[in-house]
Amino acid sequence: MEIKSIILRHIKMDLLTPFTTSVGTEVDKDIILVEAKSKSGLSGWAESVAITQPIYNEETVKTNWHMMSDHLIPLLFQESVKHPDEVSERFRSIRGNFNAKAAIEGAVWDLYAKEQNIPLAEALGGVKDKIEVGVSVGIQYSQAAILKQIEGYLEEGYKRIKVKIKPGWDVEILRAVRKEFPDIQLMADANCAYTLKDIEYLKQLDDFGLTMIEQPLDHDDIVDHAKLQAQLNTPICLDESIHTYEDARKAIELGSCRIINLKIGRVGGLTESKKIHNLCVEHDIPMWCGGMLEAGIGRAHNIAITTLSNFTLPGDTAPSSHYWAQDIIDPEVVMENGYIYVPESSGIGYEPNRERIEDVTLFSRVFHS
Ligand SMILES: O=C(O)CCC(=O)c1ccccc1C(=O)O
Ligand SMILES: [Mg+2]
Repeated sequence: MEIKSIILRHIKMDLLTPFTTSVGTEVDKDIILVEAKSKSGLSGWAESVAITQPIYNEETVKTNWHMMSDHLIPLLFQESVKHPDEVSERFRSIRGNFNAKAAIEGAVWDLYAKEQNIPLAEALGGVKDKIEVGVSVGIQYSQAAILKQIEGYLEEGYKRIKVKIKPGWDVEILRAVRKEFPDIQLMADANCAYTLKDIEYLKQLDDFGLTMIEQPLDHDDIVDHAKLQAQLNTPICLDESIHTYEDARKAIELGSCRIINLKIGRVGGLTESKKIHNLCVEHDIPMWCGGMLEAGIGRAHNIAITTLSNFTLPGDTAPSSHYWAQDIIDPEVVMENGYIYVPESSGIGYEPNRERIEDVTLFSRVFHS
């Protein structure tokens, strides 16, 4: 592959509805788009999932811009890349900063798939032609409001409902949701809101037939999660705690979780995602693809990785219209009867809409190799 230049664009888009978790509320999204241009005239695209505040992980949009500009892009340009698997290896000397690494690597993956003239899903070893869609429901102002919202989502066809919880918005809400919708695939995501002191309290969740509870304890913990899992019937799913293949291996070994939520950005890219996927296959750990309120380009990457065989649970990759008045890709991501059909054209399979991207760009910078 001959990468001629990289363009970074800082874009900003309003979410259709604010999204509240146990750590904060997002009303709009600042996103860094990465475009990798080849000498052959093709462009590979990716977006960083970092948000403006370091409340999900330690990265932010600004730290990502710095890491990409001052460290990752210069490393990428040091020598040519034959296969995108080499990129994460080249970035290994840089600690952490997985969102930033994943965005650069993702653009190289898309470019690679386009040069091969195959869909990104195929380049990754995907096997599905459609993926199952779930939806993540933020914290609401009332129980009546969340019940009404979930009813609407079920009518739209979503196959799984994830309820964001925090102390004070947990047991009673889940009890009400389960009572109203006895048969749905239901789960809860705590985004680290509890500690081991809450074990007895969290045991009440076993009454609600949840598919899993996601990340109940600290963002950097795998030891206490193992202690909690030993006392809960409900499977624990880890999100924030898993950054690498090694984290996943250790969590599985300790019994810290029975399910893994994979986010490409959280683990530093698609190559590491494939490794974690294959590890989970070996250990019979089901997976699903998490979301970070992505715009269309990040969403397209999520669709591609979800086509791998072990993504057996519905993910958080909802259609474009769930988040945006207008997305930045053509066509937008749509859902039919709870499925997204995987595009068959090369690369990410959706065309970035340059006019729309121009409209939402605050500033940009070009790097030449
Ligand atoms: O993209 C989506 O629809 C789900 C979003 C989501 O749940 C989320 C969004 C931002 C930060 C963390 C999380 C999470 O999965 O924990
Ligand atoms: Mg989560």
